[in-house]
Amino acid sequence: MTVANIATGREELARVMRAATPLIIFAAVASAFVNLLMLTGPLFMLQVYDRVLTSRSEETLVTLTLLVAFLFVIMGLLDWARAQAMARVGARFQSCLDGRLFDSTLAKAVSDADRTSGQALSDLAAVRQFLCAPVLIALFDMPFAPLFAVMIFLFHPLLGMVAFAGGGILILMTALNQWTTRRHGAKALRAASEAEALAAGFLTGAEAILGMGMGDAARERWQRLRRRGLWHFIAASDRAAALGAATRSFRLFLQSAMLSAGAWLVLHEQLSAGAMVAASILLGRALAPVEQLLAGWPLAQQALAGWRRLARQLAATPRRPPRTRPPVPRARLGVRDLVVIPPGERRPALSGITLELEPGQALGVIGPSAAGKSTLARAVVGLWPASAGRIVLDGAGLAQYPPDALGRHIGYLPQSVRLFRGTIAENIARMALCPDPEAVVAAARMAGAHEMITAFDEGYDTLLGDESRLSGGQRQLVGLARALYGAPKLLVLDEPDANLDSVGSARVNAAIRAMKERGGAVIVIAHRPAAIAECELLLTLDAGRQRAFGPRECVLGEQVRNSAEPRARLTPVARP
Ligand SMILES: Nc1ncnc2c1ncn2[C@@H]1O[C@H](COP(=O)(O)OP(=O)(O)OP(=O)(O)O)[C@@H](O)[C@H]1O
Repeated sequence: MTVANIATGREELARVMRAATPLIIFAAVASAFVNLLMLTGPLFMLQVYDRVLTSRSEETLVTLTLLVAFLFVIMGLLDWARAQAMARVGARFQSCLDGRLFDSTLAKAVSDADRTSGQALSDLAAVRQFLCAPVLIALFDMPFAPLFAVMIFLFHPLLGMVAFAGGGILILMTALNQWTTRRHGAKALRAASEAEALAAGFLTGAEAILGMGMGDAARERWQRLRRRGLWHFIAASDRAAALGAATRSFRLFLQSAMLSAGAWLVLHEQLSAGAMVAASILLGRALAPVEQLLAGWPLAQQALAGWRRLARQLAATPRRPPRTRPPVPRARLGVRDLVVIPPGERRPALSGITLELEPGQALGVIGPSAAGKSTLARAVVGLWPASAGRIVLDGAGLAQYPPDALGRHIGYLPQSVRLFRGTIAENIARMALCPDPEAVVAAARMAGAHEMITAFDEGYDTLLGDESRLSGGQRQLVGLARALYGAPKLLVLDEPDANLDSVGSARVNAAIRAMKERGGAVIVIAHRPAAIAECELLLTLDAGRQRAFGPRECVLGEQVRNSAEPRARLTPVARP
């Protein structure tokens, strides 16, 4: 991805942050007042030591105490208000990006070779957490640290020099801490997320792992990553702890040093006792944000890395501009000179594909493994874009349809069916919030799944929290019903009978017949001859290229002739 592209992601994030500008300004202004009110303590100290104790005026003491109590209440309220404002900045940031990132993550999951897009949702949480964290508030307080140092300077230049020199050393130590822990911190995070991804994969395939005695190997691989992560974590945390301890000790020493310098000046009658104590308190206030920054630095680092990854992901999945929806299409599919390159690959998995499908027709796609059959299915349903050539549905290119609208016109049964947490009815209704019960039952009947579903105690309301409740064949039928839900115009079935017996296969064929009768078009990817029984058209693929396309009998006849004459060239059959 180019820098310019990433910049569009950064700009999108910045735009979301800009929407929270009034809240951030409020927090900054509140911080200014909080920091000014922080002077209350030192000034009170100054007054008590230098005025009350010398004048012995109880009246002044009471007045000062009441005033101080009032100012501290105001300070507390402002401190609370700025924390509330920043919590809302974080919450708003997350809620503005939640939906966009969910869409982007889904889009990336089918188009991304490394499949790490799930990271984006935790990155969003990390940035939100940082926006509400004390470390960010410390950043607001930071600009006031020099102001406090200048005030100390006004008490006496020697104290000012102690404050500036000490503060400078502390900032250097903080930077050193950041620098020495960054590399290990990043490696620990990377190992942790790799281990998480590996474990997620293993959990999905738990049956294969336990069934084939792969448990030890799987655990060892996962533990290796975890150990690597722990090693880097310990290395980073040892360094951070050493520098953190040194910084804390130095900060405490600095306050004592300030008192010593102050006491020396008092002994030489160059400073009052009140100023001595006030300077020490002011120093504490000036250094507090530095220490808070130090403590919250890992969170800041995580948020910064998350921000970069979010920008990259948003840039890689730009928002599609709103489109004028083409009308509901007829089931006319045209594919011309199609070339498809799978995500992350350089070589096409499919090239030179040209076919046409009319309403009421079914096309069978056959060919050996890795011929590109599933790739064609993914391209036709709009999951993988055409690298060259065109796919048109009723004359309009697929890109003209907003993705959800296109999805409603297409029913897709992928090679491996995944059902989601919810009832069977919700799954058939494609997880719609308000499923249409009649359409659910109609789709289930068409898929031949109705009797199977009603045989469950809870029928359509059977919860599929755990997919293992359904057999492979049952899952396939529910998947087929989901594909048929909402009367799509085009049905794409990728090996629909892979897990079905002959009765199940007959049900699939009946569904294909019904689709054709109502004027829909069907593409069936098949390995078994029974699956193409309802297909009048046949496309044969081999090593990503179209070998033949035409009426089924012609293509099959041609295949038989070619296998009888192995040297003969395969010639495309004329289009019907
Ligand atoms: N997600 C992917 N990323 C990269 N390459 C892929 C991906 N999916 C498939 N391919 C490649 O595309 C080519 C065609 O694969 P495809 O799944 O379309 O074959 P197929 O004909 O459906 O095979 P099968 O009958 O075994 O399911 C293969 O070389 C495969 O390696």
